[in-house]
Amino acid sequence: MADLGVFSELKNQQRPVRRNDKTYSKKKGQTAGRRAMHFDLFGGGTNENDFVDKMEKLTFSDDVREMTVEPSPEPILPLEERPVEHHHRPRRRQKAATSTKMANLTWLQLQQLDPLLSLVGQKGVKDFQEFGRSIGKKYLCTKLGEGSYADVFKFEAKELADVQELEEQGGLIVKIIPFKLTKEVKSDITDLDSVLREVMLMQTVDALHGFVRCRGIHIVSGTYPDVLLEAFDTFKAVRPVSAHHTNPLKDFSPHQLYAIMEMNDVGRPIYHLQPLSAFQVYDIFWNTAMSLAHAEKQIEFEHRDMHNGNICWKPLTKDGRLDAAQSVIEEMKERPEVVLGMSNLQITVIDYTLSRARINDGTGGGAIIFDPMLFWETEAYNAKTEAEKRQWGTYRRVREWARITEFEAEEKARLGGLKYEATNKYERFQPKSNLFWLGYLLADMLARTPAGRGAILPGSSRPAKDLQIQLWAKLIEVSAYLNQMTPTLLPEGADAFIAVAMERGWLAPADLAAYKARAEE
Ligand SMILES: Nc1ncnc2c1ncn2[C@@H]1O[C@H](COP(=O)(O)OP(=O)(O)OP(=O)(O)O)[C@@H](O)[C@H]1O
Repeated sequence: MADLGVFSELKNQQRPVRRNDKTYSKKKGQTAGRRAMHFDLFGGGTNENDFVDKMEKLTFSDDVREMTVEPSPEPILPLEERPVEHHHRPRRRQKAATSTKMANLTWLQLQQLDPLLSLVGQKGVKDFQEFGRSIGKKYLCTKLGEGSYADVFKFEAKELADVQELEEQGGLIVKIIPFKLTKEVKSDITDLDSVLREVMLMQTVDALHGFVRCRGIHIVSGTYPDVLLEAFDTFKAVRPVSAHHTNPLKDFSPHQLYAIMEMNDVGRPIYHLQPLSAFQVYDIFWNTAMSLAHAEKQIEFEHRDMHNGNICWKPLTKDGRLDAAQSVIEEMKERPEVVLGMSNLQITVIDYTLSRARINDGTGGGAIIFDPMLFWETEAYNAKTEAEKRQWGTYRRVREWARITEFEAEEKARLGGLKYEATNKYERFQPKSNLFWLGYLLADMLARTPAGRGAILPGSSRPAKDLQIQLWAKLIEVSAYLNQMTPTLLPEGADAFIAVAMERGWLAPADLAAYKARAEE
C-alpha cells in the first residue's frame, strides 16, 4: 500500500533523549513554562536549583527510621456509581521493599539510580514530605484513579488568582509510581527499568499531537504525604469498586522511592462516555488512529495497551460542549465538508507503560524502548465479560503477531543461510499492534452505542440524520475490517491504514487536513 506520507509534513519536535549516561546531560533544558510548574510543586519562592542542591544531601542513609503509623479508619462506603469497564493487567500490588531494604542501599544501588536522576535533571533524590508540604499550601488534591502501578491525582489551585493560570496551562495531573531498584519475580511494584522506560517514553511522546504533555518528573523518597493520603482515603470511600490499592502507609516503607510525573489534564477515560453518538465515535476513533499514525512515523511508536482507560477526552472549547452542537444538527442542510471535530472532543492517548518507541536522538538510530512483557508469556487470566474478552483478546493478538514475526525472521535467516540474530520479539517494530488496538477501540465503542433511533441525536435535520447513519455504517465497516481480517492481510500499521481509509472513503481528505491543521497549531 502506498504510503501517502500524510504526516511527513508535521514538524518533528522531539526532544532528543539518550540512554547512555554520557549523553543524558545533552538533553535539552526545560522551557521556562515547564520549569515554573516544576518549581511550584516543590515550594516556589526560591531558586529551584537551591532546592535541588538541598535535596542532594537527601540521599539514602543507613539509619532506619522506626515509624509506627496508625492507618486512618475506613469510612462507610457509599455505592460507587458505575464499575470500571476495563481491566488492568494482572499485576497484584504486593508489599514493597521493607524499610530495612531501603536503608541498606549500597553505593552500587545509588549508582543504579543515577541514569534516572540524570534523565529527569535531578542531582539527588527529593523528599516526598517536602513535596507534600509545598503542594498542600497551593493545591487541593483529588485522587482521580489508579492503574496496576500508579495512583493518579488532580491538583487544583486554592487561590483564585492561580486558578486561571493553571487552566491556561492545561490543568495539572500527577501520577505517582512507587518503584524499587531491583526486579523481583513475585513483586508487582514497578522496578527501576520500567520507570526509566516510562520516563523516556513520556519525554519522547511529549511533543506529539494526541499524546499527554509531560511537565516535569521528580524522583522522591519518603513517607506518603498527608495531603495525598487524604485524597487516597476519599477515593476509597467514594469509589470502592475502582479503589484496589491499599493505604500507602501500610504498603510502603518510609524510604520508599517514587517517580512523580506531572502532566496536563487530558480529561476522563472514554469508558465514562456513554451512550456515544456517531460524531463522538468518529472523532475518538479517527483522532486516535491519526495520532498513532503520526507517532509511528516519528518514533516507531506502538502503544500496546490502548484499552478504554488509556484514551481520554475533554471538551475542546471552554463552553464544555461534548457533542455536536444542537443548532448545527437542527439546521444542517447538507453534509459538511469537515466532520472531524464536530463532537468538540479533544482526544489524548495516555499510559505508555507497555509502549515501544525509538528514542529520537536526531540520527534516526536512537535506542529502542520496549517492555519485554515477560508476565504475558504465560496466560492465566480468564476473561468473563465481553469487554474483558475484547481487551484480553487484543493482548493475545499482539502476542501472536509478535511470535509470527519472530518465527518469520528465524525462517528468513535459515533459508538465506544467515546467522539468526536473536532479538526480543517485542523489540521489533510491529505497528500492526496499533491496528489491533484500534480494532479493539472501535469494537468497544460500538458495543456501548445505542441501536436504532437512539443512535441518532434528537432534533437532527434530515441531512444530519443521513450523515449519522452514514457515519455509523462506515464505522461498522471499519470495525469488521480491523477485527475480522486476518492479520497478514491488514496494512502494516496505523499510517498505512490511514491511506487505506482514504482510498475506501472511510476518512475524508478534509478530515485529515483538519487533523493536520490542529496538530500544527
Ligand atoms: N494526564 C491525565 N489526565 C487525566 N487523567 C489521567 C491522566 N493520566 C492518568 N489519568 C487517570 O488515571 C488513570 C490511571 O493512569 P494510568 O493508566 O497512566 O496508570 P497505570 O498504573 O499505568 O495504569 P495501567 O494499569 O493501565 O497500566 C487513567 O485511567 C486516567 O483515569
